[in-house]
Amino acid sequence: MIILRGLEEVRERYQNPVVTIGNFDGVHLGHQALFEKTTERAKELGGTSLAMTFEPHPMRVLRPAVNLPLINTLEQKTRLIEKCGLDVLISVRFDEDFAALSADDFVDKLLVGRLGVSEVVIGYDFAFGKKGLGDAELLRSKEKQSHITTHVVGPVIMEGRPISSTRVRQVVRACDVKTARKLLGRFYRISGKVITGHGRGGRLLGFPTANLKVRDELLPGPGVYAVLAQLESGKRLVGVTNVGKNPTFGDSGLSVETHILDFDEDLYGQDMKVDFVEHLRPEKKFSSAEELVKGISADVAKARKILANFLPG
Ligand SMILES: Cc1cc2nc3c(=O)[nH]c(=O)nc-3n(C[C@H](O)[C@H](O)[C@H](O)COP(=O)(O)O)c2cc1C
Ligand SMILES: Nc1ncnc2c1ncn2[C@@H]1O[C@H](COP(=O)(O)OP(=O)(O)O)[C@@H](O)[C@H]1O
Repeated sequence: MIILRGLEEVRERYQNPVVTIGNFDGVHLGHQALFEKTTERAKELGGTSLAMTFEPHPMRVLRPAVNLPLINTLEQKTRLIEKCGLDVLISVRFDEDFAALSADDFVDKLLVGRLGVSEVVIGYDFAFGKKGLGDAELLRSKEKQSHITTHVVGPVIMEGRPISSTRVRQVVRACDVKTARKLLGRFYRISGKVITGHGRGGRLLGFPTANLKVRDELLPGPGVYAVLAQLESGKRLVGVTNVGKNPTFGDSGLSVETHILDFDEDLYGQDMKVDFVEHLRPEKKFSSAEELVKGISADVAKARKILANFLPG
């Protein structure tokens, strides 16, 4: 996949471009349906499939106070879109100037003028252009003049309701990683470098935990989870992850820490990926370290059963 950071990097005229436009945070099954339609149409036209997304997320620019936690970093989103088979990804820099572009200009100057788009694929509720006034109806009304055929996809329904990034955020925050998996078509994943924690896990408790460096990404709600961990080497292992503030030791900052089952290696500095399989229980303030050890032992036993099907080998 060719990755272009900004419209300035578009230097060639693509063959019959079929473009899908969206924020695509999460690359959930609804987004995947758009990518499928886009690659399918590009194939039929012998053209190029393009995804156009915005960076930073428009909500971060237009409503910074909301401080929307994102499901994916641009890096993760890029890799996920690549897996969907797109030829080109353009991440358009979203700033006040871009936000001021009218919906008509978005079509005339950008889609027609800059990209020479043949067909466009958008989600049923997608809005673009100044104040979000551009939509499927506007694209259709301009078809004769723009010579762009419009395809509207979705909604993709899961358990009676449309799949959306907002719904993914809600279920992840509510610890419901099982539903998140259904909406995403894959496990909910957090990745980051392994950093040092408080030095209690191995020495005091007998359960060393690899603590992940996290930034402002969306984290599953506080609690204990059965997980699959993937190391830098690509090796996959089963584990238990605690997302929380370790109240047993007097609340510290929020941490995401994983004890890997049947494993004893130094992981500091490695990039680790954690896939959330199932929520086991809320985080609690135990009366002593011994009680916490009993709690963690029970978590490990439960996780072992749940993850038996995923054990390598
Ligand atoms: C499976 C698992 C469950 C945990 N559950 C709790 C809990 O309910 N309450 C709590 O205070 N800490 C819990 N912890 C976190 C421990 O307090 C933490 O691992 C320990 O303080 C070590 O922290 P460190 O890695 O920063 O040294 C849990 C850890 C794991 C691995
Ligand atoms: N089974 C395991 N699961 C997770 N980390 C392990 C395991 N075995 C060894 N380690 C190593 O031990 C470190 C965690 O030890 P711990 O005593 O919890 O200290 P810290 O407070 O620095 O996290 C991990 O970062 C990793 O390098």
